[in-house]
Amino acid sequence: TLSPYGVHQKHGQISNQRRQFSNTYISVEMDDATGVAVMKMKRPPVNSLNLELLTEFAISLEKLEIDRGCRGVILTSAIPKIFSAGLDITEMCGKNADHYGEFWRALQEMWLKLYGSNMVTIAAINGSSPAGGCLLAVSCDYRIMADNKKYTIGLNETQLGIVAPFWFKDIMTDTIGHRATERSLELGMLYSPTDALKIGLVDEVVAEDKVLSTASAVMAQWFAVPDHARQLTKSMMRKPNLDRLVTHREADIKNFVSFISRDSIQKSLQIYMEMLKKKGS
Ligand SMILES: CCCCCCCCC/C=C/C(=O)SCCNC(=O)CCNC(=O)[C@H](O)C(C)(C)COP(=O)(O)OP(=O)(O)OC[C@H]1O[C@@H](n2cnc3c(N)ncnc32)[C@H](O)[C@@H]1OP(=O)(O)O
Repeated sequence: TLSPYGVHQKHGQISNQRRQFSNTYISVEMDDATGVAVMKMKRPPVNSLNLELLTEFAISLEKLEIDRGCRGVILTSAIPKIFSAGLDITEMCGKNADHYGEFWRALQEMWLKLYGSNMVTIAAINGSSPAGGCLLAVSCDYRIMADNKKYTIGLNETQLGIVAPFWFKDIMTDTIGHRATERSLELGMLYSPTDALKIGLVDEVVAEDKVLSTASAVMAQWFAVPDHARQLTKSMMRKPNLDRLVTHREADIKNFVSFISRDSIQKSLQIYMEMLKKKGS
């Protein structure tokens, strides 16, 4: 039996069943009638990406990837006002080299799965999305951001005294172009939704309460294209970036571990964390 979108359903018939699975930090609601899964990050207070969240993220995506009923994923946040604060800075502070290596490998793994996914991936950015949060969004096929000037998105790593790795930079360049990426990364710029739209960092800005419904509508447009043709095209566009990380994966881990272990970098991160805490109190 074909679904309204022309794909065989897993059980051979159209069902209105919604399936849910939930881990500690990720919840997924799969709608068998549409073939769309909504994946929500839920790690209060700010969805910072720690080792466990990254691992759950990768496993959840893998589950959906092999689920024949699932053709698309909407990635969003269960936390109001925050999409994701990016990498959990405490994972990069005061730990040992083995931990840093394990953490970085988990980030790479999550990224290879998200950026390399055969499914249509849409980021429903319902809050702020700095650094690693921006990476998640830019790794999707399409980005919709809530219209609220308090929210920002961008790769602000240099503001923390750290540097966006080459694979963050590569997909940013593919999204907004070389010049905008160079300026944006060197200055560690964070953009309002309106400015992000202007430079093409997000594809649409909509009212906060329309972010998810817009994502569903966009998904239906992407589903109108035959899956195999869209998937081959996506793979053709993304393979060079994926291959580059796969080829240099171990060197990238080594580079991260030695960079983050430097006393000067540890100091920068500590100062940044203290600044965040002061601002909050
Ligand atoms: C050569 C190349 C080699 C490689 C070189 C290395 C490459 C590394 C790449 C790094 C990528 C990254 O993602 S680095 C991460 C960058 N992320 C950021 O800069 C985001 C910082 N956070 C913020 O701006 C804000 O928190 C924001 C997300 C907008 C939410 O603001 P709010 O006012 O709502 O909330 P806050 O009061 O600020 O935060 C609530 C609490 O969460 C904590 N918190 C906030 N963000 C956090 C975070 N990312 N990690 C941990 N904890 C965080 C705060 O300290 C508070 O803790 P309490 O006071 O205890 O409650």
